[in-house]
Amino acid sequence: MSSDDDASVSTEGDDAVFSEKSDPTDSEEENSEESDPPRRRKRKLSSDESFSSDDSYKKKKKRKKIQKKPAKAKSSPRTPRPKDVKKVVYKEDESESEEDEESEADDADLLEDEDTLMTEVSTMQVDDSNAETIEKVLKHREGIPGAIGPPTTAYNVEEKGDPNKGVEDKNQSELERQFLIKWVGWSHLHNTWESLKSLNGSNVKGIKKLENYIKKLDELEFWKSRADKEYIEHYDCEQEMNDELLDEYKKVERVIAHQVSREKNAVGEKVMEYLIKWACLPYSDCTWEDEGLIQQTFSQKIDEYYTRINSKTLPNKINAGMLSKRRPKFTKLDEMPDYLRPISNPDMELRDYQLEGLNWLLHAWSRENSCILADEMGLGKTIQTISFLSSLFHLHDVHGPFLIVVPLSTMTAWQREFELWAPTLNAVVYMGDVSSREQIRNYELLFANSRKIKVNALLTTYEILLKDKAFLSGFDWAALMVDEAHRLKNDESLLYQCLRNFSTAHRLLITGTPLQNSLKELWALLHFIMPDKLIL
Ligand SMILES: Nc1ncnc2c1ncn2[C@@H]1O[C@H](COP(=O)(O)OP(=O)(O)OP(=O)(O)O)[C@@H](O)[C@H]1O
Repeated sequence: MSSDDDASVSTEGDDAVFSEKSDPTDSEEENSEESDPPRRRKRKLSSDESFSSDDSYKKKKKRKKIQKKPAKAKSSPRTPRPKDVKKVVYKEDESESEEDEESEADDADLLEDEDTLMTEVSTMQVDDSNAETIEKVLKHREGIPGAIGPPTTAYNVEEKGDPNKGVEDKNQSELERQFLIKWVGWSHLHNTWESLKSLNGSNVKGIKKLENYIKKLDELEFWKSRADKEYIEHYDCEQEMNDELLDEYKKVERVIAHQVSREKNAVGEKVMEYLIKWACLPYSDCTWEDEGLIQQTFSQKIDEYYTRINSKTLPNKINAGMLSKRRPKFTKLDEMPDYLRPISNPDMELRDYQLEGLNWLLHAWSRENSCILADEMGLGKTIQTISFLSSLFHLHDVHGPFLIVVPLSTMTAWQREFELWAPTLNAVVYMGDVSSREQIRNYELLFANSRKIKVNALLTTYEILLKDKAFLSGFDWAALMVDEAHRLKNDESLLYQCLRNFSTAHRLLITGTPLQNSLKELWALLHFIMPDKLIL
């Protein structure tokens, strides 16, 4: 075992608890999944009006008054909207300041650099009036006049049909230009198509964004009239990719909290609402959505959420190996165990050498030896590592918490392989800007009003690890995995210095190149996994 002696190990009860006292979330204990609404509430539908597909546009142009579930509509006061909504990008900003704030001036510069037609808004103030605000103009089309407003949200189109249906059969002269609008405080699910006339004639804020979009559109059309065909094709290709991404933004990745809605349904019953993490968007873009809306297409995600919160396989100290308990004897796996068989693709098998690798990892663990997995590139070190963690979970009741530190570039692959090979483990990716990480800590990582950890595996990057080392070093990790671990070859590096003091019961370094230049580098890796046995 390579647990460092000087690491702070909490001995409070048997549960895996967070023991760092300077945690920035210390003041956030009021956040509760079941009772306390979170501070950041994004757009929420009011239920004081219902949508009827045969209403005239004039009547229904106030999108906010459209009910997702018309049958359940009932009067209730409008939910207050956020004062300050920040748009962030799901990537790490190397130069992120502690507050991670960007000035509007910076955003304006960024806008100039945008080579797509999307108009980006990073920070915007929303006043208390009921006017909706344009956050972004996403794209445009030539549509059937009147095919705008609430009937054009994704869920209304799905439920009641597309008002723009049959547009292909119309002449150009019969059509009007329409713009797809992302509204401040509302998820992409509530995007609507709007026309210039409808927006200008209504009480909508942020019209300047539309003007900018139109200006850029004119420039684009001028450019297209002169550019080479291949450049135009390249541009169109990019637009297609943007469209695909927009579709992803409307997909639920995870439900992360629930609460009883302040609104009631048509028969006066209380209904639930869920906090949604949207696919390909950061946690800071999570929004509360009505149960009915999410049930429509993503009921499985709600089921998965309840399975997670009712899970009996949560990390605790006894089985995490933090207490001095002898590890079980190694028993060789002769074939791939069923718990590893991917449900979505049951024909997938661990390759022979991967099964051998898994046995080797389990053997080392049972002997309390941390180790280095040094297969060559592409041989499936990720899958072997995940199989190892899943085996600890299923065979030895070690439910984590496992900390997996990986390069940003491989994060998506790790996430994918976890879903495929270890779906029972609750694995959460801890990255993004300050606000996203705060959301993850509040909703995904820790139980409300407690310091107990509720994920089995936490994936993060080197950069985030360094930023949040005070927080992350406060846990007793059942195992620490470092991918591309040759980054630890220099024992004076920040990463090395940061991780060496983490409290871990087991360490696994993953690298295709454990020996790059000198033996000293290998020695540094060995010292990292066995600091007591191999002295630097
Ligand atoms: N048993 C398997 N069945 C199906 N696909 C596999 C299997 N093992 C590996 N792969 C695939 O092979 C590819 C490489 O695997 P992986 O990324 O785990 O390798 P690696 O050793 O971690 O690579 P690198 O050193 O580049 O990080 C991945 O796309 C993975 O899905």
